[in-house]
Amino acid sequence: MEPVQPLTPRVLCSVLSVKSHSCEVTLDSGRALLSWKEVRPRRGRERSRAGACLAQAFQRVRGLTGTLTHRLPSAGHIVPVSEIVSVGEADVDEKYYGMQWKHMCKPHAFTVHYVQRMKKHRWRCKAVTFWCSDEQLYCHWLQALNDLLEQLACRPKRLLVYINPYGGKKKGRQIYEKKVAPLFCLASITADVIVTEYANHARDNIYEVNLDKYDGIVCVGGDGMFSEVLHGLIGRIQKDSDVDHNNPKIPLSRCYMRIGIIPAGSTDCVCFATVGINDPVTSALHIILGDSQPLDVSAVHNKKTLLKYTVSLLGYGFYGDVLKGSEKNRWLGPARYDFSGFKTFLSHRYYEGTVSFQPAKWAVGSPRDNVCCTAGCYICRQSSKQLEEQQRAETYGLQHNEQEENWTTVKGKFMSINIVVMSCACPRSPKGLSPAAHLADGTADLILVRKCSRLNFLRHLIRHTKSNSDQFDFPFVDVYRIKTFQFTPKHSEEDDSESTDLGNIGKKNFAQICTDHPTCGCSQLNSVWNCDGETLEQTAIEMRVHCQLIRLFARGIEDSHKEDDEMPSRV
Ligand SMILES: CCCCCCCCCCCCC/C=C/[C@@H](O)[C@H](COP(=O)(O)O)NC(C)=O
Ligand SMILES: Nc1ncnc2c1ncn2[C@@H]1O[C@H](COP(=O)(O)OP(=O)(O)O)[C@@H](O)[C@H]1O
Ligand SMILES: [Ca+2]
Repeated sequence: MEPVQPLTPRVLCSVLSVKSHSCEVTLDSGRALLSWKEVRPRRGRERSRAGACLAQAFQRVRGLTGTLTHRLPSAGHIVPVSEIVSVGEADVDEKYYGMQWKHMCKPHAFTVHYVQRMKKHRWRCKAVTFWCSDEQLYCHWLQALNDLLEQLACRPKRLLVYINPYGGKKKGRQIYEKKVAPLFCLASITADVIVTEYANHARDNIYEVNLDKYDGIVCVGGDGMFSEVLHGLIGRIQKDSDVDHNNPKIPLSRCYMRIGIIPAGSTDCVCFATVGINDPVTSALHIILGDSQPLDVSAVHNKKTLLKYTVSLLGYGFYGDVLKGSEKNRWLGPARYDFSGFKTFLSHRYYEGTVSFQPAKWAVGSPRDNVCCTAGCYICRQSSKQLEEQQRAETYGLQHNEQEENWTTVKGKFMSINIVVMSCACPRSPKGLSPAAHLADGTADLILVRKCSRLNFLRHLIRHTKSNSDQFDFPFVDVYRIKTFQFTPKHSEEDDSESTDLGNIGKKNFAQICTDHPTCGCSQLNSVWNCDGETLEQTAIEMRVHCQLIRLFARGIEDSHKEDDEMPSRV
């Protein structure tokens, strides 16, 4: 089969075979697009129409932002080179030859593995094998494709992988070995794998490893496991750059080493909210392609001591009690949250305290504007830019320092106090606790749910599970976009220690419990903070958002128009 001369130096075009079909295969290095389309012997008029439709498709693809696998009319394919996982020599067995090869020597074949989008943000690794009789042409194609892949500097080559064998359904190891490792191998990624042996093993190990050897860190587990790696990496970077992270006001050094999350936990909301699904293969493909998604991180302090970082939920009251009640039932796996959630809902506790916060005045969006964070988010870009301008102005004293001003204070009785740095979308709550929260805008959303009836609280909760209802549309719910936050419980820790033993409670407190909690008579005056799935010891805390402190191997939630229906390829 004679090679078709390249149209221009940057476009390689040949007729190759895919299974028993002849295809016109084009590699446009300029646009970094690989396309192939079945060609059949045509009369003059039809051939020109086929050429025209290919050119038209290029126009459409070139005009589109972002990358996608675009189907040409009559089952052609266009794959951006940035979404090719690997290209390699292939064995083509007899069944593909068809009659035409019987009398000829063995053909030369190469296989292209590429990302195919399915429904609901699921990605799959698809393979297509091209073959031809001409060895020189085969080598030319293999070289041209690999040269383009080599130029993709964002792709990781060496990864450090931590597996939590204990989280979720305790399937972390199998998930990695069966679903992820084969894809890393296909993409020629080497991985140093550490299966953790105890809690915080990964966090402590990150302080010791030589990070320069790696292009990224991967955690196989849930939000708690991600939180461990997050603490290890941020702590290591601050230590290496001599930043005292115990000072709540100090700006932290950004971490440019990306973290990949292979979801194997119970909630997996960080993965779900940054990729759109908690599916190990989809996350592995985002890591292989070298995606990069900046992520805000909040630091939580108590009296000049760093307690924790959080990227998803910092929750007091309902979610704090749910987490506390679930810890002892870890043997139930993810179901422990449903069981504990039900019990917590029945207890119907509220907690008293004082909430203070500084609104994020520079923020472009608001928690109720229904503008969800998507890949390449405009609000994240604008808000973080305006935040940097404000910080620069404050640094040079051009603008009075707002640290001390415009605090808003709310005293009251709360069912729950939730601060979410991102939407917290997850399988249980597809739009998340705050659907319009952004991954990298430098703000967090504060959701205050004041004391209300069980029925109303249930209505508020149930709306989280529906994608078309507004969980903030209640008179007892307020939501704010903030940059800093403080909480002081009405009953300080000292009262708390007394409250554990009913006998010590003074007449006044007992009377108060009795009137305030007629049904449960509980002795609990304070809840606990749920910080990304780990409980905090202290209840009096302060929190500050650090804009885009870390990066993930993700790209945010892509618009759904890019999804291919799961259609069998016709070529
Ligand atoms: C009666 C109807 C109740 C509907 C409730 C709908 C809300 C669903 C809960 C959303 C929680 C999102 C915030 C996620 C926090 C995670 O970091 C944390 C820990 O996640 P992990 O278990 O480590 O993956 N999970 C929980 C439940 O606290
Ligand atoms: N080998 C281990 N043994 C016990 N606990 C561990 C181990 N590795 C990690 N952990 C801890 O398990 C907790 C839960 O991990 P995670 O992956 O979030 O599971 P889940 O989503 O079920 O909570 C985390 O706090 C993490 O620190
Ligand atoms: Ca944010």
